Amino acid sequence: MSGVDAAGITLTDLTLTHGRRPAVHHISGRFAPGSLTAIVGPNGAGKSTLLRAIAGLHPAREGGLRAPRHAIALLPQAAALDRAFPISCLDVVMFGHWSRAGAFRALRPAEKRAAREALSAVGLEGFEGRPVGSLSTGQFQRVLFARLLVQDAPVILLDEPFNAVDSRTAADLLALVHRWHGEGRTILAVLHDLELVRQQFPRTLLLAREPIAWGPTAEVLTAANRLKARMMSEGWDADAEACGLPPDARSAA
Ligand SMILES: Nc1ncnc2c1ncn2[C@@H]1O[C@H](COP(=O)(O)OP(=O)(O)OP(=O)(O)O)[C@@H](O)[C@H]1O
Repeated sequence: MSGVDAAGITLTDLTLTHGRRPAVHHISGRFAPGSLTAIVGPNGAGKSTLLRAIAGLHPAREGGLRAPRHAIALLPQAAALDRAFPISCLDVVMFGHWSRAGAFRALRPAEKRAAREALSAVGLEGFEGRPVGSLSTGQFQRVLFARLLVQDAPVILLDEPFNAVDSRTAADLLALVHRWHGEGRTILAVLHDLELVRQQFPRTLLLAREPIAWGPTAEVLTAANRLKARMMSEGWDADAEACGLPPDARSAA
């Protein structure tokens, strides 16, 4: 892995919108290189939109976002993925090489070997030829973690990585997250299980479209901050526009 030192992410008064509606409003701060941060908040708080923007998949409406785009691997929410496509576990893992190899170069034997080893590392030895459509939710999540292993990226973004998996799978995947953290990678994970966050994640960003708190987990996940996040979320006007939008953006949406 290279580029760990450059693996920080800086947000400067960043606003992200879907059409004219703000998903994330005026957030500033920095994910330091090598940090392990949980992103938590109510449904619709903007967590996935923020991850996608950091990965370069969603444009900034206002403000600044500095991130090493070439060095980022994203695990999307499982619900966002279509598993009906007839593709094997090994092929899904091999996709992890393509960000470096390019889509049109034949993969080398060493890369194929690395993909097999990654499947084995997530406990799926012998699953190489299995179609992903035949896997359980937890097995599929293991395949996606194997793909992250071959991507070998300095920055790893995880969107609800332990959602709908059993406790054994969650523990195995969490061990990988800690291994990556120990290797100095920068890791951001969207999570809903606050107990898990308290126990396993040193830093937390609490988001309710606007940032409520960001820092050491114990200082962020106070009862007062959680109440504030809930009230912000419940009080949010779904039709409100992002402030500062130019008139043409308002009328275009
Ligand atoms: N493709 C889209 N088009 C329009 N609005 C969207 C789109 N995706 C998300 N939104 C809206 O943007 C807001 C933030 O959504 P986002 O998915 O980022 O929140 P989240 O915190 O990840 O939510 P959850 O915890 O439910 O996954 C929500 O109001 C959502 O309805």
